[in-house]
Amino acid sequence: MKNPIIVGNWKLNGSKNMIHEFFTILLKKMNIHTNCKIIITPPMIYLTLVKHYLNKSPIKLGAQNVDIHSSGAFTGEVSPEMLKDIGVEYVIIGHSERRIYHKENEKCIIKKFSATKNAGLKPILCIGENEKENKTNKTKETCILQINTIIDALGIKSLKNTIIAYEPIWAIGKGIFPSPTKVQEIHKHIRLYIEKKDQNISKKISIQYGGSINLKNITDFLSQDDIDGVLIGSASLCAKTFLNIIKHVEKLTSTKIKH
Ligand SMILES: O=C[C@H](O)COP(=O)(O)O
Repeated sequence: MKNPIIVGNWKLNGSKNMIHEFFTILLKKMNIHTNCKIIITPPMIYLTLVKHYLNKSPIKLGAQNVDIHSSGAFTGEVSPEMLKDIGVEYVIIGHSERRIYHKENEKCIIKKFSATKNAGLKPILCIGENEKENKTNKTKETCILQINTIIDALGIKSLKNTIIAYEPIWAIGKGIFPSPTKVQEIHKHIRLYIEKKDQNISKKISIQYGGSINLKNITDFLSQDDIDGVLIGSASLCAKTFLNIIKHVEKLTSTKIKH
């Protein structure tokens, strides 16, 4: 693995003080020539403030959500063009918390994915099964169905430069997670599925894992051939923990070169 992707998704957390402290600690101690691709997705209201701290760092900015329109009478929304305008590069789409709490369905996810790509932003497309689907062995089927929604509507080429984030819903924020070998099996299945459809596109996507990642379990996940990175929620909120995770991954990739 050459450039593991580490995404810190802050969800609905943060404040001006927290951001100041977080980047004071992180930027003082992190390697600015890191081999990791690090992305932070703060709440919408703090994107500009975070961007200000990121200016002289290798960390990229991502948004947790986006609207499907470019402009107009859509009170409370933020367009992909606006995100691009302030320096955002990535957008999380289809996170289970938006699917569940905001009733985002596949139709909405297709539109958000398309709007994101059209604005020149890179999607982080979340997929993953719920507890019932996990217990009834429907994980692979569910993931492929979710990916196929995009492929059927927008074509396989639309997946170019997409980060697919496999997040089993039952593992998010719970401190429980599937075994890294199980996740490897799912990732490989997804990769082969895309490869069968278009070999070139499969080389241009990354597949990361998300769900209760912490300093203790990250090595086991990133040691798997088809896990290209991680999407971290709660463990990304503390600068020291996040910094340790980055250092840990850097060490891991310099000692154990794969692929
Ligand atoms: O976006 C992040 C994922 O939902 C994982 O969250 P978590 O690390 O708190 O389980």
